[in-house]
Amino acid sequence: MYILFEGIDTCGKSTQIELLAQKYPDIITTHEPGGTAFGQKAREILLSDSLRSKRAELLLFLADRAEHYEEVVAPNRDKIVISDRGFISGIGYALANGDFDFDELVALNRFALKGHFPDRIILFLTNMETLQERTSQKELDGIELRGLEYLLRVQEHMKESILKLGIPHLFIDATDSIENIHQSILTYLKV
Ligand SMILES: Nc1ncnc2c1ncn2[C@@H]1O[C@H](COP(=O)(O)OP(=O)(O)O)[C@@H](O)[C@H]1O
Ligand SMILES: Cc1cn([C@H]2C[C@H](O)[C@@H](COP(=O)(O)OP(=O)(O)O)O2)c(=O)[nH]c1=O
Repeated sequence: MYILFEGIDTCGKSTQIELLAQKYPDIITTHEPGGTAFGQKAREILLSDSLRSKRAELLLFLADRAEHYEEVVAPNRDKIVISDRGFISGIGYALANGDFDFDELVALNRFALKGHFPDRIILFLTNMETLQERTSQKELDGIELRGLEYLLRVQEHMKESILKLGIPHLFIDATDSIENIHQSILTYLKV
C-alpha cells in the first residue's frame, strides 16, 4: 500500500511518520523531494529556490518523483510505503506558484508515477497561528520564504485536489495534540 502524508511545512508530517516507524519497523518510510540519490541532488537545487523558470522547478520535482517511484515505491508495492510528501505537494505548490492548469498537472504527475497514484492520503491542515508559531522556530528554506499566505494557499489547493481526484483520504487537524493525531492515524490505517 502506497500512502502519502501531505501538508504544508511544519504541519506535523515527519513527527507522525517517526511515531509510526518506531511502532511498525516493517513500514517503509520515505520522502519527496530527496528520497533517492538523484533526488538529494535535485532537492539541493529546489530548496535554494534558485531556478528562474517555474516550469523548470516543476519538471525537476517531477523527475525526483519519477525516480522515487521507480526506486522506492514500485519495488515495495507488497509492503506499506509511507511517503512524507508526494504528488499532492507537487500540484498544490505548483498551483500556488504559477499559472499552471490542474488537469495538466495531474497528467504530468500520472506520467511521472506511471499511472500509480497513492492508495491513501493523510492531509494535515494547519492554520496561520500555528504556522507562524512553528515556522518561527526554524530556518526557512527558499520555498518557505515565499511566505505564510503562500503556504496557506498551497494547503487549500492540496485539499481541493484530493477531493477532486477522489483518492481515499483522512484530513487531520494539525493543531491537535501529537498523541491524538497518532491515534487518529492508527484508527484510519487500522494498524
Ligand atoms: N501535534 C503537534 N503539536 C505541537 N507541535 C507539533 C505537533 N506536531 C509537530 N509539532 C512540532 O512542530 C514542528 C514541525 O513538525 P514536523 O513534524 O517537522 O512538521 P513537517 O514534517 O510537516 O514539516 C516540530 O518542532 C514538531 O515537534
Ligand atoms: C514534493 C514537493 C515539495 N515541494 C516543496 C514543499 C517544501 O517547501 C519543500 C520540501 O521541503 P521539506 O523540508 O521536505 O518539507 P517540510 O518542510 O514539510 O519538511 O518543497 C514542492 O514545492 N513541490 C513538490 O512536488
